[in-house]
Amino acid sequence: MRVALGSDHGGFELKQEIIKYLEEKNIEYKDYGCYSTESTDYPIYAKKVAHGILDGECELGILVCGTGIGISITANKIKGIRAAVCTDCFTAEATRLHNDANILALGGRVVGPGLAVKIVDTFLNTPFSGDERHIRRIAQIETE
Ligand SMILES: O=C[C@H](O)[C@H](O)[C@H](O)COP(=O)(O)O
Repeated sequence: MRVALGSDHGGFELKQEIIKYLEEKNIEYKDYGCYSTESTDYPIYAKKVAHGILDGECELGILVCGTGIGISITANKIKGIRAAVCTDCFTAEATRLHNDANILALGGRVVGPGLAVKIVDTFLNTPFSGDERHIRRIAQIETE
């Protein structure tokens, strides 16, 4: 599995912690930026990661901004992206099982690195349940 990573300045430091975790676990990743704590705009990285997934470069993505909200709102505007802001492991597990979320969004100013890494671990290691009712509901997301 290859994981797409993206953050703005508010998520940069937490993204570095996530990179450490991925390297320890030998999980392949591609970092779409940003590459410093210099102020930048989260939509840039949300779009890059979303297209990295839709183009098949990566299977799942992790986006980090200050709250996880702006970056997830942007990603969710792109058809085929299901980005979930999670602040706990229960929702990280549920959003993979039920929503087949393909992006985890985290707030670098919200969750500490210890919890964030556990959320990432849960998200990456939980498969979609494949249940008929969830497939039906996910299909409904894409229609107006
Ligand atoms: O939803 C938006 C994100 O949390 C941004 O990371 C945040 O708005 C950046 O704020 P600032 O430019 O004040 O560092």
